[in-house]
Amino acid sequence: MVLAELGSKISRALQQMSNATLIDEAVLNACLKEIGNALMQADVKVDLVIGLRGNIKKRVNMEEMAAGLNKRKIIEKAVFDELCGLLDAGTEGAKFSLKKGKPNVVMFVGLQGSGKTTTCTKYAYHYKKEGYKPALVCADTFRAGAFDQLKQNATKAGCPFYGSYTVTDPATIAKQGVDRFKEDGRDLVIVDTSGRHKQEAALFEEMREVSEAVRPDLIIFVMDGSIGQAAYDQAKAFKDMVEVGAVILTKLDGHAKGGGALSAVSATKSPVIFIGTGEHIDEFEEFETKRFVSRLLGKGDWESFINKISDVIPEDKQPELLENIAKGQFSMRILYDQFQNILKMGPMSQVMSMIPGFSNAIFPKGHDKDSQSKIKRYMTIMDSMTAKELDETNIKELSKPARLERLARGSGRHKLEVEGLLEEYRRLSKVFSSALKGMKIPKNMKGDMPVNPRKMQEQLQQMSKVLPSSVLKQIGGVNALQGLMKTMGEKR
Ligand SMILES: Nc1nc2c(ncn2[C@@H]2O[C@H](COP(=O)(O)OP(=O)(O)OP(=O)(O)O)[C@@H](O)[C@H]2O)c(=O)[nH]1
Repeated sequence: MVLAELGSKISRALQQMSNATLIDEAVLNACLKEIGNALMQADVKVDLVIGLRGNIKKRVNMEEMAAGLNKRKIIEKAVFDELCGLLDAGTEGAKFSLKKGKPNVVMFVGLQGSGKTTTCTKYAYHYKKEGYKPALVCADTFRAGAFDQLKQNATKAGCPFYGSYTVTDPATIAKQGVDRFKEDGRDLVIVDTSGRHKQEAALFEEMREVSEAVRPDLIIFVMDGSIGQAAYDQAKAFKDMVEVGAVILTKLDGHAKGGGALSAVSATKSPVIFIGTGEHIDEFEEFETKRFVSRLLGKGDWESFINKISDVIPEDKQPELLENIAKGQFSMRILYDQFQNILKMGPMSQVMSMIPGFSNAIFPKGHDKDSQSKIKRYMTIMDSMTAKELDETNIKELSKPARLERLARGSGRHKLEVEGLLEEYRRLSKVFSSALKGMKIPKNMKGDMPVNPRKMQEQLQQMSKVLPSSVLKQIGGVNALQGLMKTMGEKR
């Protein structure tokens, strides 16, 4: 069962429980049984599922629960927390964080084909964007072509690389590479090691030797997220052999089963720090348990939208931004920032499910690459706009034929495409302004957003009018939209 399906099954079980007139022991048991089945179908290890059910039952003691308490909320919260617990299970100590300006050495380990080399590059690229100076070392002398692959990837990420076609000892190459880049003042040296088809003594011995040679600050275990039940044993074998400090799960794209890998995390007692969601260099997401579970349960839409804004806009500017949108001042620049953020976040159809209002026309399901290129083309057109045009909230001037022509020429795109962008802008401007119209944005976004039920009802009606029906359906209808708006209110 793919992750999205797992999420909707759990949500459905919770919904069915909520629909019951009286929530008693039997209703809770039925709900937990369904959740357990869904987790097992997604390949989560059976004893973890049993543990999770037991913990929820311990927390939700029906007999002792005072009448009048909102049982539904308490159960939902327990399920949410336990799912988070499953992913955080046994994580030891504090998460390692890179130290700017110091030579951080990070070594990658994992089985062949797990996506190690691809992930090294994604990791380098991610930190390069954060201002680090990464470099890549290929210590894989086992697979012919490994160095060429790393070279190609490193070039894509714009990072220097080190490797050899002749030296056969991986520990020697690793040490040479790390020393060289340390001398060069690189502050993030990433060592890619070789994999084997299965866990075998030679692989582990080699890993240990490389580790002793370069003395890494962090060892990251890369695991193919779609491998199912075998994940637990694989993770444990690696953890027993080297000091794994963090995990990256790859191939958690839309179609991956994922449950096995997620439960395997408990075997490593190390936090998942990123997940890979595609082959492309920026199909890589920082992993945050609560956010992941929220999204899994379909609660992420509005929250992620607000979080997305947080990603691109400095914290002190956020209330101002929301206030401007609420006043109908949705500028081209805001749209540009949103596009940029979407591109950072990975496959379009996944992101699409998080953001209210983006149309299917721009993100058709199953055409992620096309959608990405379309957004990039739109951004190229926006790059030809003046600063004034980007900050303008009225696009009358931009829509004039002469200006359309000029933008098309300036960006090397067809006039029809410029028109398409303006059309998308108009529609989104309407959606966002309507969603936030009249909403009081607190000066301090971390504070609670006051929720006025009548105001919310009005906003809800406006929203459901402007949202394309397909988007509304995807969110789960008007009721779900109401829930999401509440969550958004509670969240902030
Ligand atoms: N769909 C998808 N494919 C991925 C992801 N990460 C890696 N891949 C693909 O998985 C395949 C194997 O990736 P590599 O990076 O070569 O794997 P490796 O672990 O370095 O393999 P060895 O060097 O042989 O040990 C490649 O085709 C990658 O493009 C991901 O997150 N999603």
